[in-house]
Amino acid sequence: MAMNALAATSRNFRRAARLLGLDSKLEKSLLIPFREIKVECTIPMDDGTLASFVGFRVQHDNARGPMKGGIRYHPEVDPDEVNALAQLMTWKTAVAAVPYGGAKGGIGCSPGELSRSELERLTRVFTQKIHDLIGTHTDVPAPDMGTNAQVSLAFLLLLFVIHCHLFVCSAASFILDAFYPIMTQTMAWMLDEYSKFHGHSPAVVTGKPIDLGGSLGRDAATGRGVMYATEALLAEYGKSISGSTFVIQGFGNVGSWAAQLIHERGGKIIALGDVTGSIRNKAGIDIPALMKHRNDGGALKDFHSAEVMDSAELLVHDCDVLVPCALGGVLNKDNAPDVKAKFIIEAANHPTDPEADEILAKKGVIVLPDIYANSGGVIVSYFEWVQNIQGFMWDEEKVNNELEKYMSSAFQHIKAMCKSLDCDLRMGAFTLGVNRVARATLLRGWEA
Ligand SMILES: NC(=O)C1=CN([C@@H]2O[C@H](COP(=O)(O)OP(=O)(O)OC[C@H]3O[C@@H](n4cnc5c(N)ncnc54)[C@H](OP(=O)(O)O)[C@@H]3O)[C@@H](O)[C@H]2O)C=CC1
Ligand SMILES: O=C(O)CCC(=O)C(=O)O
Repeated sequence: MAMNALAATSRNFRRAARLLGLDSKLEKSLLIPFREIKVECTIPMDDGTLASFVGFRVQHDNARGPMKGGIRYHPEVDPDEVNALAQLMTWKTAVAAVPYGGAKGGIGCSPGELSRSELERLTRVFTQKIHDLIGTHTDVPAPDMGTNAQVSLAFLLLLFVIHCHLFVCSAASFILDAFYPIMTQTMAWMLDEYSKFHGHSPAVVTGKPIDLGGSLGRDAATGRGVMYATEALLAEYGKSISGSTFVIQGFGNVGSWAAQLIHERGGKIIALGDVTGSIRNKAGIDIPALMKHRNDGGALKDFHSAEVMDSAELLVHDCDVLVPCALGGVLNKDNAPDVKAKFIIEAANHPTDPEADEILAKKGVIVLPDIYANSGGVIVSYFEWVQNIQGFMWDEEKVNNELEKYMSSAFQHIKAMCKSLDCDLRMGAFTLGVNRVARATLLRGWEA
């Protein structure tokens, strides 16, 4: 069973604070969130009934800049989970050296069971309830689980039909380009609703469709960052992506981009799973073919050139590198003893409990922590925010090159912390992030 997310995150923070010798009053102050918002969102459903959902935004810390973090739509969203995720964002933005603090939001709902218009109403009501507490220079939301490319199967099929229809009419194909950004719709609705109160404000959310000021490369950024992080870690051990086997849990925004980029670099992805099921192929799954299958509306488990496997086996499947890209707490004291991977790249947020960490360390498994491994998303969100403020758009090559520089620099700084404090990569990353936030807090005049 997984530990409570907030207890797990706070335990890692406290260990880092002790390693740094942080003043105990500052330690306590850094742990307590700046502001916790809980709102009731009641919307009319398509069948005429009313439904109520609970929305959260936890603003954890703003010592280093505006608070930053995604909005999650998932049935398991609860206050402790959002609190933990907000705290992780504070350390993550500091590790990445982007000038932000940390926040996270979420609504307890099942986005796959809501229609497009119900999702729109929910997003707009949530934005109405929090609009005066977010802003370009205070708190900048972004996508997370359930708020990226969440479109219904019917909508995907509609896009496919339009695609086939427009294919014969090339003059109209630009209309299709205008349709695809609908897949980053949640942030577009948030931007539109916020702008009704405050005027057009593109930098109030990131992860937007390109037509509304989104950045080229943001959609792939978290997965691309995962790939850069994996390359950097494997190189430390004289290995490379091309000679390694991978297992990936989650095939949404992060998992599918990580899979495509790892596959492009010659990595062999031998098993993959999402909420509907898991598949494996010893010879390596053909990721471009799987992407086509999925984009045509196919479920993972129906992919023709792989065999279906038990999802409970996915995380303990034999491989070189395990990449969890879905929920938190999936690696815990129950399954950690059976993990066979040599490396774990935490593309998801807090996939590994501290109890599992201890077990994995004893087994010699190297864990690359979330606050570094998945920071590519917030790094490119920062680039998007900068472009919006400058009113100037970067090309994709510049975005990707800058992302690689930020990821590489953060890795070097984490390694330096590990060396000077004689600690593992998680504590290297935590001490780096916590120290930067503590320094900023003290410089601003914090007194006990
Ligand atoms: N999006 C971003 O930029 C960032 C995301 N992250 C983190 O990465 C993780 C994934 O986020 P993201 O890709 O954006 O989310 P998405 O909603 O795009 O995808 C989530 C994926 O996880 C799968 N999933 C959900 N529950 C389970 C389960 N119980 N077992 C197996 N698979 C499951 C989903 O399956 P299905 O599609 O079938 O529902 C889907 O494939 C989260 O932890 C998030 O916080 C971190 C940094 C940035
Ligand atoms: O892009 C962002 O601002 C935040 C992404 C996020 O929520 C995360 O890194 O967990």
